[in-house]
Amino acid sequence: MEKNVLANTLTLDSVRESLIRQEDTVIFYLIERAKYPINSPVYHPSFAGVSGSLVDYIVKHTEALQSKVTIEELFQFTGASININKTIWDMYFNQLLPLFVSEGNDGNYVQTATCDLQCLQALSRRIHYGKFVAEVKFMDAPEDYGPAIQAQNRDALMELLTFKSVEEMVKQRVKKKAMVFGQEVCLGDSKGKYKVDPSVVSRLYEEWVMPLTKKVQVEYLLCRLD
Ligand SMILES: C=C(O[C@@H]1C=C(C(=O)O)C=C[C@H]1O)C(=O)O
Repeated sequence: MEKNVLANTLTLDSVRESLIRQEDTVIFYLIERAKYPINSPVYHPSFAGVSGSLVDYIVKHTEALQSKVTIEELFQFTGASININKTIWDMYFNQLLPLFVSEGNDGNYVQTATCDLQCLQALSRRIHYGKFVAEVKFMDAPEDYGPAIQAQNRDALMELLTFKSVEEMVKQRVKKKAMVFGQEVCLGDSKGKYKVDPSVVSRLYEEWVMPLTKKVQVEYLLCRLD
């Protein structure tokens, strides 16, 4: 199969390094979103002056503009287009958001929706990066992955691509990053107050980000030999 040039320069180490750097991006955007309370009018199905909710409107129009200058397809190695953005969207708004923003309404609706978009894009990019992870894992051991792909055996693929010790490190590192990046900085003693609860960040990774990244990996591998 024709390989994207990118695939030849990727290694498991370089892919993991990118995932580690992306943790910073995800956490900084969560911290930015936490600056505002929930601001529920942003999610109301009809917002004055726009069709649909404000967040739908901002996401749709910003992405339309961004897609004019980026070619996301560059990130795909096969014709299979794996896209779990619907799942990420539901997870973010229904489960994650209430865990790290305060109640209330401060009127900063456009800023709030913009922060949501940035969080969603950072999470989506991180999770869909599973395609790269899967490709390097396959290239490193086609003799292991090949039979499981031919048998379309999801469980076997999941087992092959899972590294529990790496997952444990990710969880601990993102918690530590949330503490370092999100601490209140003051000149006297710091009171250990965080802008985003570090345990919410490790839970985000444990319950959603890593399982979804692995789901993307499995879906990618299932059609790797098509
Ligand atoms: C991303 C990888 O694959 C799996 C998913 C992980 C993640 O999403 O962080 C971590 C370890 C693996 O179980 C990897 O091996 O680095």
